[in-house]
Amino acid sequence: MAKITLSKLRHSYVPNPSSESDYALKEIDLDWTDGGAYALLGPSGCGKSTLLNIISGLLVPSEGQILFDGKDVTTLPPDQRNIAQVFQFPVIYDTMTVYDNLAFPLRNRGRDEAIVKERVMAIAEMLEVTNLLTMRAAGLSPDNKQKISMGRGLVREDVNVVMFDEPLTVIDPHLKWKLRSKLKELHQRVKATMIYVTHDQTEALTFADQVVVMQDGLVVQIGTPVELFERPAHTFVGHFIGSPGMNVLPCELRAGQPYIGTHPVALEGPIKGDAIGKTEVGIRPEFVSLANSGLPATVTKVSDVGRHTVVECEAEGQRINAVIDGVGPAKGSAVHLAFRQDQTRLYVDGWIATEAAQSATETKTETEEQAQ
Ligand SMILES: Nc1ncnc2c1ncn2[C@@H]1O[C@H](COP(=O)(O)OP(=O)(O)OP(=O)(O)O)[C@@H](O)[C@H]1O
Repeated sequence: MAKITLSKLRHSYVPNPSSESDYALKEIDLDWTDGGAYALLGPSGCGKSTLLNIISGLLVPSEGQILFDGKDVTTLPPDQRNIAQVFQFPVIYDTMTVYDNLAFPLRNRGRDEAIVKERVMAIAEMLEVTNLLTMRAAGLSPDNKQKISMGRGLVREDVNVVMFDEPLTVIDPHLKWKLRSKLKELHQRVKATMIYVTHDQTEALTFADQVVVMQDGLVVQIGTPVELFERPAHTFVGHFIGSPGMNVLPCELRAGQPYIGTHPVALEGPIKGDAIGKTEVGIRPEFVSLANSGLPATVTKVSDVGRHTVVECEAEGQRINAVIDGVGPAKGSAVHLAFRQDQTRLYVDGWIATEAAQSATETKTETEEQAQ
């Protein structure tokens, strides 16, 4: 397995790119640690396949380098990169047995039959398909076919990286969660560097330790699922992750204080920089509550979503969601909305522009230091 480095990577499908918009991949710099579980998450057209093809060697980037364990592989063809790929649709040989399908990548590289058997049995056991080993692949259900396809990707021990490209697309919704958790478990057991490409936030957040969120050819944030939820670096991440997504509320800055209409909003911390541009307050619905005082609002919709209730409100001409426990107020009710201050952030031109709230311990330590 390998550490993967993408250095100043850019790609344009246009022969002589002259502006930012000519690039399908704007500049990307990142390090993927050996043995990590990563997801590339973003909507259709954001550049995921372009990046995947650059990593696998199907595409040579217009600019920048790709390194495996520090070795430049930017122009190496796919067969010299030692990569395993699992695609949207199962890639298996229907006429072969499940055993022979799993054995194929190893036999293809001339591995000893004893080693082939050992690896195939281990992978089959992990995937819970040992009872299918003698069956012809043609007779398998779609989810079992995809499991075998995954097994073929995982069976070799010598690959630099295993890449999954929307692998659950053809799987029935009720079986998806099973395969999702199986993949996570497989990563923990196999400990290979894995990259999972998807536009589905649940798949990305379940699988990956680190998620790379892309929009319009740009990496907008790299973080753990918790970091992406708690502190979106960009309003796009706030929208894209979470259900419902983060409230993004246009605001006006007056003497450094944001106002939603006539209502002042308290932020998590000081504003960074000069805050010139489009200013918005970002707060997740989970941190908006119904209170005795706060932003006056009218309830426009109440949805019971199982464990919680989503209360949709209108205030100062804007739609604001609150997620609350228990039964919500009736539609049309007049309420007040309170924003949890340490979760209320300012965004300028989409990017976060407030410093994080200091945790209680940090504040205490500083106070103690000052006292000494
Ligand atoms: N071969 C190509 N020639 C020209 N433009 C391309 C080519 N492949 C992709 N693009 C463009 O590059 C951008 C990124 O596309 P890409 O397929 O990498 O995105 P994606 O996130 O993988 O989307 P999807 O999930 O729909 O595959 C898009 O604007 C797309 O139209």
